[in-house]
Amino acid sequence: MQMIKTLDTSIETIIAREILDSRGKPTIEAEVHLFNGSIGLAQVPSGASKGTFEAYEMRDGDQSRYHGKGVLKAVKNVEKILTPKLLGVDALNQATIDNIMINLDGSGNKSNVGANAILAVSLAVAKAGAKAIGVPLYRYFGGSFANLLPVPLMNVINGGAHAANNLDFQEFMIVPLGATSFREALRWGVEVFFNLAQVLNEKGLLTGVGDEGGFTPNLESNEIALDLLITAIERAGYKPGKHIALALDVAASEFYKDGQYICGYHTYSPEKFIDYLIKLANQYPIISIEDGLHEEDWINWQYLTAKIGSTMQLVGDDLFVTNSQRLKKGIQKKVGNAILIKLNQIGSLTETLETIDLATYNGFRSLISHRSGETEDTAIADLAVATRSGQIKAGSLCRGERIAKYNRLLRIEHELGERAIYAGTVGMGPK
Ligand SMILES: O=C(O)[C@@H](CO)OP(=O)(O)O
Ligand SMILES: [Mg+2]
Repeated sequence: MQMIKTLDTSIETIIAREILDSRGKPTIEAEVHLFNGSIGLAQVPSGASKGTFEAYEMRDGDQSRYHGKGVLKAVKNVEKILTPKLLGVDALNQATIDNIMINLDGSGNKSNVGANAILAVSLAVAKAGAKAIGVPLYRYFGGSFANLLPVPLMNVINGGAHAANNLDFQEFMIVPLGATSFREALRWGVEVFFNLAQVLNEKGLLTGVGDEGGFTPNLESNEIALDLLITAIERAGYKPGKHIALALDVAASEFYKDGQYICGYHTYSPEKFIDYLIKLANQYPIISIEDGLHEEDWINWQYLTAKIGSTMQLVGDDLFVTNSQRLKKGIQKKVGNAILIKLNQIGSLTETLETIDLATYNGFRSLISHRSGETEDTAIADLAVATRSGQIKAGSLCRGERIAKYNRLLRIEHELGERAIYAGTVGMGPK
């Protein structure tokens, strides 16, 4: 009798609760308990510069708690709507479970139950499943051969919606493509980060950090930010472009108004803004540009892709929102060549993996990403290795919730030993 119980991987209980994210805002976590004793715990992050077409994040709206940002409704939806239909279902049937939840919601964008509620359960189910079989999460998702460690795109200067009163571009990232291992890539990143702090100090610039742990100096232009990065890379003893390249998340939807891009002291037409991006790409060793244009500016995305898509990575974040329908449209229109992957933009593990597959089949790269409001959950590190995406965006080199992802990758690399391959060494980072 006892024997049967220990082999039983079906769901015995689900517990949900309100916790805090890295910005001190409420978010949801779920625990899934299986009959065999395995427990999966998952926490859901939250964005600041959200795409309009993201799945719905359920918030309470009750102004007497957390200015209306509480997630007790989402918690209640887990308890009252999802749990009754999931008890007794085998946790190893991830796709079945995700489908049950998607159908229970029935809205198309998860607005009835909440993408945050559904994702918390979806991820917790996977973690419980992995524990039940006794394999790490990256092997549970990716099989025994998952061994590709991603190139990190490290956001060391924060602007846009992640830092008040400085640059309009949201993320200035360093990309240690030339390293030979993830461990080495991380060390290079840290060394550049320390040097950047020193350079900022010398110039009397602020070294406080933004939501993703990057510095938030008050700078007059994007070029100054990029120059600072080049100086920091060189001072750390590396060659810009060869050892460490640069990447941008422009997050252009945030400063688009009436068909114009209003950035810094300039108002650009889409054509002029594309020229500006190309100028930056020619002037600096930039290998990846995310959301260079507004999320609905499909025509200009087409021009941008036609002009520089063959030489650099053009990532759709707000544009594709991890949604296979929007990605299909992009593939068909020849818009972009890579997709940012955020689990909570779509709200379930199964749909996320389907979108990554769709990207891969169509020659698009996938860049697995954190959110600006994060938790100590490290599942994205495992997801990056499991899906062989070759790239991860997990923030800067300070703030515990960002470092947790990097430390998880260090552990995975260590565990894989000689089998670990760093994506930068096999041309699998940003192109
Ligand atoms: O735009 C982005 O790529 C993300 C993560 O860096 O930010 P947010 O979570 O605020 O949407
Ligand atoms: Mg983005």
